[in-house]
Amino acid sequence: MGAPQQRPWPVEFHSYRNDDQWAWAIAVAVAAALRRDLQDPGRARLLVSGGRTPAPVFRALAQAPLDWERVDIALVDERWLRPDDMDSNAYLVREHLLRGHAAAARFETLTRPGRSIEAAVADANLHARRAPGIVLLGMGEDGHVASLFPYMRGLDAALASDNAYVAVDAGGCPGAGPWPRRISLTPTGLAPAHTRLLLLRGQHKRGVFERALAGSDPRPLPVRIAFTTPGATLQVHWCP
Ligand SMILES: O=C(O)[C@H](O)[C@@H](O)[C@H](O)[C@H](O)COP(=O)(O)O
Repeated sequence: MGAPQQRPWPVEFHSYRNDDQWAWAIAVAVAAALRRDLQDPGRARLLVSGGRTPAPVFRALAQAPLDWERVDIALVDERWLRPDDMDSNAYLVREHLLRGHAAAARFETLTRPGRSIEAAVADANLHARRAPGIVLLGMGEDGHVASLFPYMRGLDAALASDNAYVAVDAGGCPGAGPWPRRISLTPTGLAPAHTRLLLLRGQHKRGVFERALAGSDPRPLPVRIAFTTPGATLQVHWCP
């Protein structure tokens, strides 16, 4: 692991030689944060991202012997798909995280068959009244974070929202792939977390993130909210 470097933003950058070290180091950091939260009575709350990147981290984290029965797992964002759709982030969490010890955790999906996107967002905002302790973020190759895409229609409103979650229409944003309708965490939803991690893999994403650090406008690179939103230091974990 490389030594964390100092940046003008509250960011710690950790780099690893390979994806195995990367996944285990992140899992150990998240498990330690959960263990600290579980020292208090009540429940711990963990928000996780989807996409392809976090799967190995989820598999490592699922092996941590914690009191998972007192852990709520919820999503940073979701594509407007049924939670059993193989392209949904809920499916990824079920397949890779809710295994082994972590199978005992309580999982809140953002979508449910038969519910409108407005009702789903209202529910998510209700759940979000319980602040997340730990948030695992990912970043797209285009610098999107959660489901906040560069120059997306409605991006300004999402960034300024007082709500933790909003419905988004990312139509026309190539990074959204075939799923333009989504539900996304906002800076308001991110702010209360005491532990904020960004999981990055590959040289391209490292370059995008370095560019992000050179400015503060979230419209071209929404990942900037990960370090400009007041609150916890952003811990970036990168491997090639
Ligand atoms: O639903 C989604 O698309 C994600 O939650 C998203 O925000 C993800 O974190 C990035 O797109 C990175 O995705 P990859 O890990 O697949 O590059």
